[in-house]
Amino acid sequence: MFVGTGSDVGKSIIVTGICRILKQKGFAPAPFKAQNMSLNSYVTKDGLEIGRAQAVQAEAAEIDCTTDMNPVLLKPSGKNKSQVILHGKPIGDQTARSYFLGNNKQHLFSEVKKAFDHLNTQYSPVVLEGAGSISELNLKHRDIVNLRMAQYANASVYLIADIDRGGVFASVYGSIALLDENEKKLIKGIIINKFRGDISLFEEGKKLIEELTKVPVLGVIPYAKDIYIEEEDSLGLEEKNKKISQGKINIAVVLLPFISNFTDFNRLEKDKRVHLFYTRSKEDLKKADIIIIPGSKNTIADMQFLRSSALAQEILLAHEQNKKVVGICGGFQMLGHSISDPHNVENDIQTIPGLGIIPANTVLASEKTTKQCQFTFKGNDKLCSGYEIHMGVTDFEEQLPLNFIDNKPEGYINNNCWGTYIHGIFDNSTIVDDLLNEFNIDYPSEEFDYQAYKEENYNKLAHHLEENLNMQYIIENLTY
Ligand SMILES: NC(=O)CC[C@H](N)C(=O)O
Repeated sequence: MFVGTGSDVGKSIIVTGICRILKQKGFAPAPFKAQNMSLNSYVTKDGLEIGRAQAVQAEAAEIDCTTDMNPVLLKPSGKNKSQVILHGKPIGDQTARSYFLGNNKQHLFSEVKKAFDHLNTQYSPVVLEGAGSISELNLKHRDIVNLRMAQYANASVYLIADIDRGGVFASVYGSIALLDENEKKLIKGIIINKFRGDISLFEEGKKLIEELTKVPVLGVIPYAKDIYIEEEDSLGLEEKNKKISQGKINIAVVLLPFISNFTDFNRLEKDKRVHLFYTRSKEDLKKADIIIIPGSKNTIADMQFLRSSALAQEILLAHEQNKKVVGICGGFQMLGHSISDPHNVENDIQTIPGLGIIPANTVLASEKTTKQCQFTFKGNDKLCSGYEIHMGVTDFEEQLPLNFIDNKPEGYINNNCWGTYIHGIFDNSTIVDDLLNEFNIDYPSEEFDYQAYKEENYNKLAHHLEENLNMQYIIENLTY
């Protein structure tokens, strides 16, 4: 199990790389994180929802993802409130207080253990990931994702620290010192991550950590800016472009407070023709060539935000000027006439007008739609793929379909404005080329194969870790 001295120390990327290394060495690894908190989710082949990080790790392990890999997913949907997904299905909303302090953790832990046991019969080894810091003393006795899980799985535990943040000695030493004796025994190694500069300069630091903790340091991993692995959660958003640029096609993604599935735009962001940025600036929205309203975990609250920030006005103006305006999932719902939430699944507000660009009305239902799909786009024969995750059901006063899924119309298009429920739509070159083709930008003619690009980066990551980590030790300490 790979755990951290805190969040964002690089756990999920290291697990991704370890999955790829183990696969290359002939093992049959599978990732597992008991509980994830993220608004970037994915849908399994059997139509169930899990965190995207585990889907990415499964891809690195070259297997299909299943809900066993992430049995509990928390999706923040309001102030101190999350939708709780168990085994891929929502079981209701909970406040942070009742989730973390209530009594349901017992039940969730037994469900988590079931998922792990099932995964463990199919794959070997299961590579577990912890969450946040392992030393949250006030939450420890209700823990279902860190050392209690490691104890149950009898896992060898590796503690990851982020040296880029500073305080690495105190955080490693402190994290271990605060564990009880049984927990301490599980810690088999320390990994110092995100090192910038000459590693040999840290030789002494490494020895000091080993003396202090009596635990071996298995590697000091250099910061790798040139390896692309999808970000785990909205922390990743902080590192994204926020400003308009020149010389490329400027795509503005509206930075909604409850933005979900921003991974939808990773492929577009990598396109050499494009400068994609996340913004709340009216001026930059005005200058952008294309505006995208992304998915949202709380469509009504985010629609209110568009109005109060006057971004709604800017989007309407852009539309009147025939600029491309695209809505994905929650963003698609906002393009319509109205959004209603009669069962209060997301909000206390019953109904709110949308931007009114598309003649559609959305009602948030109590059943969630989660499915992978194959579709054709704008009458093009080529079969594309994506996935749907939404509570909303949208009815059209008159539908001008954008896509067809198994001969059924989906989404809406009218000239330069279109909307769809399909996430991952821009991972398909057909759609990207269509979006960009009217802009005059020089571009090398070879096609950008996103899948091949991701594969190349999993291998790069595996190589990078193998060069800097004592993998032999990790393999010798496998406990399955
Ligand atoms: N992923 C999304 O954008 C979901 C949109 C909206 N919150 C719904 O559930 O219908």
